[in-house]
Amino acid sequence: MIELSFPAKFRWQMEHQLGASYPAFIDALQQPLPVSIRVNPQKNGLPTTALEPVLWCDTGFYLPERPVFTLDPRFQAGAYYVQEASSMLLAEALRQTARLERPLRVLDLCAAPGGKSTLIASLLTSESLLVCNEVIRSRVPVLKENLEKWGLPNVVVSNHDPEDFRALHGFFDLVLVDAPCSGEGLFRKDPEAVLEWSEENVRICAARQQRILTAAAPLLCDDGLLLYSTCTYNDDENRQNAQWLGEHGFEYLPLNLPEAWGVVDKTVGYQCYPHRVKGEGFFLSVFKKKQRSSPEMAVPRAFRSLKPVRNWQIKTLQPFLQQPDDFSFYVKPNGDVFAIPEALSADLRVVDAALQNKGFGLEMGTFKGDDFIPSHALALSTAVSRQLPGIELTKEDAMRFFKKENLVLNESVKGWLLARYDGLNLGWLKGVGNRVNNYLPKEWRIRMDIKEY
Ligand SMILES: C[S@@+](CC[C@H](N)C(=O)[O-])C[C@H]1O[C@@H](n2cnc3c(N)ncnc32)[C@H](O)[C@@H]1O
Repeated sequence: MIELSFPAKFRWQMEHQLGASYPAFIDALQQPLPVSIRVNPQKNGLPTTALEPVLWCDTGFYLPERPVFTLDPRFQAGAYYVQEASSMLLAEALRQTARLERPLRVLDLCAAPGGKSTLIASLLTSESLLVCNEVIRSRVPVLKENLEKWGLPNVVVSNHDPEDFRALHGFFDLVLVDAPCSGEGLFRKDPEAVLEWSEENVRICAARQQRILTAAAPLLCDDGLLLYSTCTYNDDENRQNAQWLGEHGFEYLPLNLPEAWGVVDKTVGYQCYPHRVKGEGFFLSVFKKKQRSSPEMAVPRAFRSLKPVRNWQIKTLQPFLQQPDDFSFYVKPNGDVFAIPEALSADLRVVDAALQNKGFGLEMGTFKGDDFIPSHALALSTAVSRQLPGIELTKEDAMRFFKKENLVLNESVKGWLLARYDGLNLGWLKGVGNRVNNYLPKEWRIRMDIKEY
């Protein structure tokens, strides 16, 4: 009986919180986990008409069962992200409060592995800037990989403690604190979360969240929005910290959510419970900054360690992009070439000066003598030219591509080719006679045996 495997204090807390609906909550935790995905609107659409929609996110859908996502080339190409449905409530909260049609500066302060970052990225205009930060270094590569798959060039990935953002006080229109928490809402999905739960850990999480919110608050401009979310039901974390924001210069913004969605209004935020919402536990509240104190931000004239590329190199790079005039090209001291969106150049120079550990712009590739080696990120980017030569692979060959095997083609090809599946770019091949070399980065190689499929 799953109920008995929960800590007694947790059971007591939930009984107290839910009253008569506690048995329904426990029963829901014993049901199979719902599987949901969010499709990437900037990439080729998946056939979704037969799928059950997630009502609060127009790109979210439930799947009837859980496939082996790793073995789906469309997943590898960033056509969708596997995300638990309750947390997609963020889409509706942003739609109601954030005036997304304007260019915005957005910070996702606790971003790895990137579920909410990819959701936000797809809702912003192309002139908006999204900074995705993760403090734990070992979690940055997965964040970077997920954002590269998602393919949008207006994203910065950084690796900093929230307090390191001091030089960006007043800079952001919107900050999301999707805080590290006691994870009660993930007990069905992640049994480890049950083992880690203790009253002491709840206290540590609540205090940590307050420290993160304290660092996040000054980063907002006048009237900026602070979104605070967790995947727990715990009032010591959610309620206490939301109330604290209300007492420290923030106005709570209620949302208008249809009764039929089952989301519970907790007066300082909104809670999803698995017996009411088809998804896991998720808490979200939206606040608007009341103080008026935005400092003027000086814009540096140049990027710290990027130099413009040479003119002949620009001519080589431009044909790789669909709209090359929207970008300027720079090279790092290590030789990596980046395309920086013109519309974001000033904001990126500010971020570049303020943060030490970050990467931004679209990674184009490197020059080896006169030859240009395009990067994997460029193949997956929504900005890559649609006129480049490519080859549509069968599913078997697409999986061989992701196993990093060399493919044999019927015809002889020369030069760079985009490997495609279902019209989606998977990565680069280089034709040498009737063999093609596979340029998938080795760290992206699938280790799973494809015969299992
Ligand atoms: C709930 S997870 C974020 C999930 C992510 N937003 C998503 O949707 O995929 C919380 C994140 O906060 C990070 N974190 C842990 N301690 C932190 C701290 N003191 N300050 C900021 N972030 C922290 C964790 O490493 C973790 O990646």
